Amino acid sequence: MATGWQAVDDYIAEKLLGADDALAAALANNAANGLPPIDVSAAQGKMLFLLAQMAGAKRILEVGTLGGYSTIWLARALPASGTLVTLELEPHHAAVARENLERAGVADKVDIRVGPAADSLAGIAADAPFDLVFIDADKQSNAHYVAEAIRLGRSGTTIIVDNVVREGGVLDADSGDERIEGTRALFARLSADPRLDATAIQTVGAKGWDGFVLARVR
Ligand SMILES: C[S@@+](CC[C@H](N)C(=O)[O-])C[C@H]1O[C@@H](n2cnc3c(N)ncnc32)[C@H](O)[C@@H]1O
Ligand SMILES: [Mg+2]
Repeated sequence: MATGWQAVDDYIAEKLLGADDALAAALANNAANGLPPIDVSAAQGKMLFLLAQMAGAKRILEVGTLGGYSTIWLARALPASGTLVTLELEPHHAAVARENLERAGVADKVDIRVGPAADSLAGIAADAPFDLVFIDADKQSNAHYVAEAIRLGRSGTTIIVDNVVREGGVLDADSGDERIEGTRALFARLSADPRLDATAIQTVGAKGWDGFVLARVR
């Protein structure tokens, strides 16, 4: 039996999220295809869904698709005419995500672009402005991705950046871990950029001790 943070996440999922065949099938398909289990948790996925609905998002941008677990949550928050562009480096991850999005019934709203996100972002202006941007890819590029989210957003755009606490590793100024260096560069950018209001929330749960940035373009 699960204990501690995992058990509480299970309790939250049971009480507030309910059974979800498409999401369960997506995680099973990811595992069967060798994708790492680094998707957001169910509770975090529901939070993304709620944030997108609260923002009234019609155009969503995601950086880091993996198998499309978070993509499904976000796409479900869109109105019938809404669209989601998600960027993924690995063709294999994108192929698995396509299967999962089809099974979840949201594939018609989602455009997966395969390649380095920095390259995809450079050519994405026609799909902008985005109402909500979820950043969850290579952490060393987070400061750049936030700058791109601002460029491709508008006043009021919601920006969420995942995994910014890293079990407290964010405090280590001498870390040789480029993911931590990238996270610290992200915080430096956030603290210096007058175009954003931002906070960061620490989280515990099925994914351990981590956290996310929540920001709004002024
Ligand atoms: C943490 S996973 C995404 C999880 C997903 N958002 C979810 O919660 O279900 C990060 C993904 O970013 C992809 N990635 C890594 N570097 C990238 C890059 N430079 N451009 C685009 N995607 C990248 C990885 O291949 C991986 O699939
Ligand atoms: Mg993440």
